[in-house]
Amino acid sequence: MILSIKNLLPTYFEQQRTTTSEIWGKDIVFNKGELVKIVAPSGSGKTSLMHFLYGMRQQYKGDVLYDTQPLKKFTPEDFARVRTNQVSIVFQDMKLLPESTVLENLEVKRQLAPFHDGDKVLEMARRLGLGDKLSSRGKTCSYGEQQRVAIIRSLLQPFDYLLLDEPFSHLDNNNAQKAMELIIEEARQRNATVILADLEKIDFYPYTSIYYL
Ligand SMILES: Nc1ncnc2c1ncn2[C@@H]1O[C@H](COP(=O)(O)OP(=O)(O)OP(=O)(O)O)[C@@H](O)[C@H]1O
Repeated sequence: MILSIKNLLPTYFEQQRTTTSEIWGKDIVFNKGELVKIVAPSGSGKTSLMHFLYGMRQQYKGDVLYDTQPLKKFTPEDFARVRTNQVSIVFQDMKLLPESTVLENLEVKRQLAPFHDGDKVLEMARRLGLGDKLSSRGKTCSYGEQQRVAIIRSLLQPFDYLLLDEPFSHLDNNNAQKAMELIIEEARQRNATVILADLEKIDFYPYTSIYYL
């Protein structure tokens, strides 16, 4: 699957934004295997963009296309299919199941479309320092722990595109770098494209293309 945008602009932004932005109002194809960096100052529409690309909101002019199909024509079943197999996301607000344990949060995702076996979940959790948190409830985890769980969860399914909305905002550099290494490894295994939007340029992201939102 190939993700592209055509003349995309939130309905709540002035047309004038298209003159300063490298994303809004432009036609862009995000090619297979690219590591895309989107530098997005607060208020530039980073979360809007990620929600549009994932098909969660459609308050925009122009189009988001998966292959040649505009998301505006997708049915709920189409979205369920692509989100299980083709597009994965780490939300800015993580969206863990608060009453479920860390392991349950991860297993629920993994079992929908197993890309890895259960042992890999444990290995990833240990690698990101969550080995002793597996039986803690989502709501009792710190924001940094929740963010690491959300990152691992996003890597347990097949995907062609991985959307990351400020994925390291609650992590120290050491944890962020470990998470980044895991993300890149998993993306390479799938020959997938990573689209990472953040407030600033992260030094340790080996991006292949960069856009200023
Ligand atoms: N549904 C909406 N209707 C009207 N305005 C909106 C809507 N959604 C977002 N906005 C506005 O658009 C702007 C961008 O919002 P968005 O959440 O995409 O920003 P962001 O770049 O992710 O910001 P931050 O980095 O601070 O989270 C904000 O000024 C916000 O108030």
